[in-house]
Amino acid sequence: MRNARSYFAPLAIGAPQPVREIPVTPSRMIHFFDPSNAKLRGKVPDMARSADVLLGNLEDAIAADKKEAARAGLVEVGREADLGGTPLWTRINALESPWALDDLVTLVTEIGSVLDVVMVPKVEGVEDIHYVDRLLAQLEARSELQRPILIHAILETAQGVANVEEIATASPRMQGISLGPADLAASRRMKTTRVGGGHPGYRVIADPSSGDARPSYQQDLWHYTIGRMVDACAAAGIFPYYGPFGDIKDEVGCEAQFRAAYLMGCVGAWSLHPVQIGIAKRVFSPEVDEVRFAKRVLEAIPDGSGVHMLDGKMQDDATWKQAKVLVDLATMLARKDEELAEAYGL
Ligand SMILES: CC(C)(COP(=O)(O)OP(=O)(O)OC[C@H]1O[C@@H](n2cnc3c(N)ncnc32)[C@H](O)[C@@H]1OP(=O)(O)O)[C@@H](O)C(=O)NCCC(=O)NCCSC(=O)C[C@H](O)C(=O)O
Ligand SMILES: [Mg+2]
Repeated sequence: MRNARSYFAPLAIGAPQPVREIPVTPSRMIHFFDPSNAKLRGKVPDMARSADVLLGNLEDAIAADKKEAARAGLVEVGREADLGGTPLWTRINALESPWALDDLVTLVTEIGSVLDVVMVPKVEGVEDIHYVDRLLAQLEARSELQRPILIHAILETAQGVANVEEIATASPRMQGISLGPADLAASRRMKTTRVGGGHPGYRVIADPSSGDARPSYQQDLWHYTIGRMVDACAAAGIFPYYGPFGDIKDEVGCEAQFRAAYLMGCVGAWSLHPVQIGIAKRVFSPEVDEVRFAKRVLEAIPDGSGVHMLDGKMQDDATWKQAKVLVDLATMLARKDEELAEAYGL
């Protein structure tokens, strides 16, 4: 573990200086595509126009015999595609796999200057981040990169959840953490075959009372993990994301799961299919009425102190901070999206 004095020192001679602040840019959806698929590679400029972040996936969902083609396809995208400023991320193969080392070596040396973030799957503890951290520094030095590539960890093993706070602060490269509900369910021996979302069997039931049916309500299987992940990320100054929602046809279920994560503090989710880009955009952009109310709170309490009434609701230093979270997010999104800027009045 690095001590406080050396935390921001480059890990290889000639590597770029680590960043002090993680860039705050729109990342309402991290859009996954298969770079081995030539047709999808051709759609990259369109995808980049509609998504906040584009991610070339090399890990699960890419068959073993397509791994090398996916890596080469991503190199082609990085070299040739017009991304119009949309950040390019990748999800490398798991560190225990035969492909992870070549993923990192090839991508950093071939397209490191256009690669913003490396998503690392199945992170179990700080040792996984430290390994990638040092290797990235060596490769950045070799490639004479001018800015460091950031790391995003996926929380998808029980051990990873147990170590989430340490993972979040393992390196100044840490950009954020995503929930990986499918692998996590398997690791925990949860009894579900779904990729994220709820389950009709996970519910609370009202006490019996004579003659009445007992109402029961479905609960969120991911509440605990998202809560821990959000706290670990917020405490470390990095960003939490809900991961994938695998039932592509269930747009209502996807929207509900994304919204629960948004309300708990997540800044975005993964989109696996074009239809989920629109859902994430809707959910992870604050509601117009909320933003307009939050602006009124900031205007009503210019110095952020004291107690005030607004539409019958008490406002004080704490609600001022809540309002600031919403207005800051809306302002950042409005810079990218003219329609939102107009709707928010920003
Ligand atoms: C899920 C899919 C396999 C569905 O694909 P498909 O059956 O082709 O869907 P459609 O027929 O509805 O497609 C309509 C058109 O949209 C294009 N398309 C589909 N997906 C994408 C995409 N991701 N980006 C861009 N364009 C896309 C199709 O090509 C069709 O186009 P056209 O033919 O011109 O009309 C597929 O969506 C898919 O593979 N998605 C990505 C899956 C993925 O990345 N999975 C891994 C992440 S989740 C995970 O790993 C679990 C996690 O780690 C955990 O542990 O929880
Ligand atoms: Mg997974």
